[in-house]
Amino acid sequence: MTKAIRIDDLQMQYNKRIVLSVPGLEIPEGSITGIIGPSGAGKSTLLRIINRLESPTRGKVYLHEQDVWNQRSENMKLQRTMTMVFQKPTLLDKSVFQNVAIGLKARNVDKKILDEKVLSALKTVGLLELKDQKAKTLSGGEAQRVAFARAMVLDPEVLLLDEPTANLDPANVRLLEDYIRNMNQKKGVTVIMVTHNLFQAKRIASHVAFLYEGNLVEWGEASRFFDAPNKQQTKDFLEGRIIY
Ligand SMILES: Nc1ncnc2c1ncn2[C@@H]1O[C@H](COP(=O)(O)OP(=O)(O)OP(=O)(O)O)[C@@H](O)[C@H]1O
Repeated sequence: MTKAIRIDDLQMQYNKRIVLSVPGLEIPEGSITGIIGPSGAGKSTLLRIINRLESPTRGKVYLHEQDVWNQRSENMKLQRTMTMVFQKPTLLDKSVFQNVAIGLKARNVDKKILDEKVLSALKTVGLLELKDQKAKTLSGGEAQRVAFARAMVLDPEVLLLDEPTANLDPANVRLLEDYIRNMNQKKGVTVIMVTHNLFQAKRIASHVAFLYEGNLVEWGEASRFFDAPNKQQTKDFLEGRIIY
């Protein structure tokens, strides 16, 4: 197994309270890894730390065996290969097209290539016809598809998703799950997805990590995890004895 991400002895404290403790975790390259656990378990904190939005109190995160906090230039380039989509998409008060183009513009991508990539991504998420519409006027499902297209055009190696389908209707949930699967299978993108939804994790995750009260209880291949969990806490969670 080649690993995309390796976490070593990670700890996060807020106001001296330990909210996350992950002694070790490996995210296999090309996997869809679901981060699951009840509310407040530390799932979003873990994702934010992986994406360098917050620095941990202790420990390290390695992307392709390079410390993500190392500021060397080749390392910074590597970090650009990670992209995150949040539960509530933050769209600018601009057109759908311009919202999708943002990351490419920041990278000074040639206009012709930019146009091609943005239009192709909008086609994939079924929003080509809305390309000139103001993003603020979109429905929740459409807005999340724009956020997804914005991540797609950057051709990330690692895609970080924080509850990307929460609050969406079943049809949009299906669409987004299809995009996630496609990016994973056709482009080999490693996906790390925080989800509350066990059914969703069962549907699309190849690997699962279970967090409970800030502790990484168990992780591994999804089929083994769901069929034969090792830990009593995992069994309790899967059987609904731990309240969300
Ligand atoms: N900036 C912060 N300052 C203080 N405490 C924080 C901060 N961010 C998160 N926490 C606390 O850390 C714990 C973990 O939060 P986190 O958002 O990672 O949980 P989660 O598993 O993603 O929860 P949910 O599923 O409800 O989103 C919570 O108790 C939360 O209150």
